[in-house]
Amino acid sequence: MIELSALRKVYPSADGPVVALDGLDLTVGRGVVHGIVGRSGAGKSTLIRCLTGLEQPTSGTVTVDGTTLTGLSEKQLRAARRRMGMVFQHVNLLDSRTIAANVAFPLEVAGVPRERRRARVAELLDLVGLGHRAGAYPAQLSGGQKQRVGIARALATEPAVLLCDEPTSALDGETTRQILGLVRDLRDRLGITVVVITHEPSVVREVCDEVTLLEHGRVVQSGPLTEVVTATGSPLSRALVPVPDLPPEARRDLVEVTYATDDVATRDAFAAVAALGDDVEVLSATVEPLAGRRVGRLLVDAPRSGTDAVVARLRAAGLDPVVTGREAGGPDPAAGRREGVT
Ligand SMILES: Nc1ncnc2c1ncn2[C@@H]1O[C@H](COP(=O)(O)OP(=O)(O)OP(=O)(O)O)[C@@H](O)[C@H]1O
Repeated sequence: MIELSALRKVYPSADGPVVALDGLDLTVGRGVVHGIVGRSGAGKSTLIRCLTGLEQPTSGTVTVDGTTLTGLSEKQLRAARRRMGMVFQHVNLLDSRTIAANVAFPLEVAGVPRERRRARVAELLDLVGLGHRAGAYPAQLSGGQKQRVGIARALATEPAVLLCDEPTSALDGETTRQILGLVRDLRDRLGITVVVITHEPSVVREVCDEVTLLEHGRVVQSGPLTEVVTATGSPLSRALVPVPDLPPEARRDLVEVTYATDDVATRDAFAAVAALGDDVEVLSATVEPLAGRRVGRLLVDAPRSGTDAVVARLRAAGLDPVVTGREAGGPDPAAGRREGVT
């Protein structure tokens, strides 16, 4: 559905060229919700602008729904953009229009006749749960309701792809969950492909099937959510299921392991640790829902027998542990929960 190949974008600047995207390859299949995360300056916005054709890449290609955007005329680009809906952090509705008229706006621009427009707007507002507020004005809506209108408007031209740029950053926790629930529901009902740019790990955990971590315009890690999270010690694993806060006395080499509970049962992971005897202590154990599966993480201390014995035992149980801690060059376990990938 979306294919980025050797995508490179270099901006000229007074201090010399800035490489925003550096040979990026990425494929997102139809009906998938794909998250893009990365620190500020990693290239996320540039990626979105190249995806929508607002920015021409320096080299490489962008293909969306079978159309290669590079080298298209302005008119062809406009047509291609109609196949993409955009949802932003701030919705930007026209205050003087009712929400129905706001949703109708892209249909007017596309020249859809009035009767068809009316039917489609009613359908779209029902889809986002706002059928009963068609005559309201933006000022009468909550932030979450405005974002629903934004989503309905983005879906008006029946796009194949929905691009969401920090869609919930301005919303509270409960409203965020509702909006993300709506996005998943739309994907299920419409089969639409969704790309979500976010700096919030909770958004990725809640809505994404797959995730890509960008750094300096390059893909550092990418894959299905449970796969990247169970790659113990990998950057996305740490960002999405953060290492817990530990007391200062635990600041030494520890063994960390992350697993999908349908691959290894938590009781088997615990049994493997227990078999090591009294010396070994579980410092933290969590099991969290993730992408429709459950992911467990254990942090184990072995002050006397050392980490090698623990690693060997866990490997024998089918787990994939890593040694973490300051000496191992991993994250400082005492640094606390690292909420955020930016
Ligand atoms: N128009 C421009 N001219 C020059 N440099 C630019 C331009 N747009 C972006 N850049 C640079 O390209 C790099 C990537 O920027 P980009 O905005 O894509 O990052 P980002 O991941 O979206 O960051 P943020 O999360 O802060 O929005 C940065 O170094 C930025 O300074």
